[in-house]
Amino acid sequence: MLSTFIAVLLALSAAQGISIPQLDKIGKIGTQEKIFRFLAGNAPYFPYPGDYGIPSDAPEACEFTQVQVIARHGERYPSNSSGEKLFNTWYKLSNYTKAFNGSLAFLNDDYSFFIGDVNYLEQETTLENSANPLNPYTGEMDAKIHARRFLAQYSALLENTTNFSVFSTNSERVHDTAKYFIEALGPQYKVSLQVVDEEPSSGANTISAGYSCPAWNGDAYDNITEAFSDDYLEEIATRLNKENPGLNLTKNDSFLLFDWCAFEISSRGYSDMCGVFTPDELIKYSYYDDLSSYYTDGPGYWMIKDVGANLFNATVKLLKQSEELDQRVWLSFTHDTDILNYLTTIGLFDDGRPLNASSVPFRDNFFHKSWQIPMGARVYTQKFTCSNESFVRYVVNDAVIPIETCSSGPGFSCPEDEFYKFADVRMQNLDFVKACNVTSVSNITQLTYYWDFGTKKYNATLLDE
Ligand SMILES: Cc1ncc(C[n+]2csc(CCOP(=O)(O)OP(=O)(O)O)c2C)c(N)n1
Repeated sequence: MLSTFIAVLLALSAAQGISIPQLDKIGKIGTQEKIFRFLAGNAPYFPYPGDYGIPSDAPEACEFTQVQVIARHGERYPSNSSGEKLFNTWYKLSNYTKAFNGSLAFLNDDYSFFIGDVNYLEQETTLENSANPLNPYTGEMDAKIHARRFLAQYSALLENTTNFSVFSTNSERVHDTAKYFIEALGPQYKVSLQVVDEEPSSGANTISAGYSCPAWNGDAYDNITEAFSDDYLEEIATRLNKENPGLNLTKNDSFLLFDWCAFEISSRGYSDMCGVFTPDELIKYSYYDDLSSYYTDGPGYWMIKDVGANLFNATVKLLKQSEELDQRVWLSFTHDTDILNYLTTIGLFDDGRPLNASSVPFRDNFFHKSWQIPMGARVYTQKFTCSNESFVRYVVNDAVIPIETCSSGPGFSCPEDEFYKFADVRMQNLDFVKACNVTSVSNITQLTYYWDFGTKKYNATLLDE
């Protein structure tokens, strides 16, 4: 499908005399989608690979009564910190005076670095800032396509509500994703975007609980994660240095080349840097990302269930109030780690078996971080009624993921009352404010934005983070 799209664009561009850079490489767009899942959530969006085959439409004779969406922003450029390191690796490569050999030979062909401007760092990729005008993987298009798919499935829930609110953090890329999504819904909807501050001073009234969590320590489980062998990174550097004498790449450079590969695809539509890695190296890199995410923002860190409970508790409240609330559609945009924290509290991807660093587990690994929170990730909570009975279920990145202990309803959903019992058990003894020591940065201890946006204005200043 992508190749037809490209052929049409090429014909149109030729007819209009538009010159397209790197024409010879355009055929590569769409050929790298199989590796997206190995790139630590930095490659473009892909649907959840472990789909059980359950359709995400309302089951036969059932009708949606509420839908909630917690979404990550779309495809973006690297952050300031990883961008700075990437530029250094790029300088090392661009200062190499000999011709490149082996998998880096593409750098001989008039290569231009994919980050065209340092101001692109942290930002969404758009049609305007892409390194290639034919890039089909912009965050901008992803959000717009998502909006049209959302409407195709849920527009009945908006029938009598053309005025409604959508929620976003004040991170610029997150805000921009919400803005593109809203634009694509079309002019018949009068959407008001509530921009909720993600500064720690927001305390519990946030979509981004991670920023309100001073007690969180990203190094708490370093002893486990750092035990994972990084020999594969040494091997990459050794191989490239051998092919290109005097290049002196380090294992830190090797690690960054995975970022290069992932982020370049979101900007150029493809990346020749991805050709540097063997399949085994991609698998090891990907598992290291699962392992480190599991112990920093997932089930392996005791505190994370408390962090995610801030949002989970609010979403359960919205479900309980579905009959009374005017709005039946609740769309919220935030960061990857916040969604991972939320999923950890729900427990959808926690099979109780801790990940370990000794080797890559295959049969025993259910926790694939990039499958849960790729760029443009979207976690839907569906509530529907069938003959006066209500049910709840989750759809993660287009795949229905049943709750393991509660799936007796139609389409493997959970009967509403059982769902509330399930949620109570999951949140027993959890306390976001206490676990995170929220009161050391804010005196706000409740999440209220879903309920007080009508009276309180949420228009926080945008942040470059
Ligand atoms: C529970 C928790 N508290 C604090 C942090 C610190 N932290 C690191 S990244 C981040 C926000 C997410 O940013 P990024 O990794 O750039 O995600 P993206 O915007 O790409 O989704 C926060 C709050 C964390 N990861 N987890």
